[in-house]
Amino acid sequence: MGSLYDVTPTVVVGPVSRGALVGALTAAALGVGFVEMRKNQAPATDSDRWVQRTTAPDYRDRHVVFGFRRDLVRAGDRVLLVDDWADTGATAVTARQLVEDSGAQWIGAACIVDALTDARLRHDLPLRALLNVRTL
Ligand SMILES: O=P(O)(O)OC[C@H]1O[C@H](OP(=O)(O)OP(=O)(O)O)[C@H](O)[C@@H]1O
Repeated sequence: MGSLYDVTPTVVVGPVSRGALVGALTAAALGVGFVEMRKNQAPATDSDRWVQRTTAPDYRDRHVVFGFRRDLVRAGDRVLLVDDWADTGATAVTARQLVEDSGAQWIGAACIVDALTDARLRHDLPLRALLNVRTL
């Protein structure tokens, strides 16, 4: 997954839950940091230290609130999203917004399976994958 892009990340972000598993393994293989992008994080006393964004409708037509602690991704970081699957791309688009909110450099989204329903996102995100859903 880490070799899908020429740029080496300093941080891998993985959305819970399957993306966090694949992302943590990718970060370990690359020897870089890992940040879990949490879903519907309950309000907490330190909520001001979190960056959060709500997705457009995902493949289940849900609006999911994703976020991570603000200090885990910093200006100067190069961030790669790793996930198992992309469908609407809503999760990846939201990850990009969170990374840019943090002032870090977005590299792109690396997935095991590309099942994007909106082909433009493949270029715009950009998104690269090990497999395309049509080959499964
Ligand atoms: O492109 P999208 O429409 O945003 O969908 C892709 C996301 O959906 C799946 O996660 P899911 O929400 O099923 O969570 P899970 O890993 O906890 O099952 C998958 O792991 C991606 O994170």
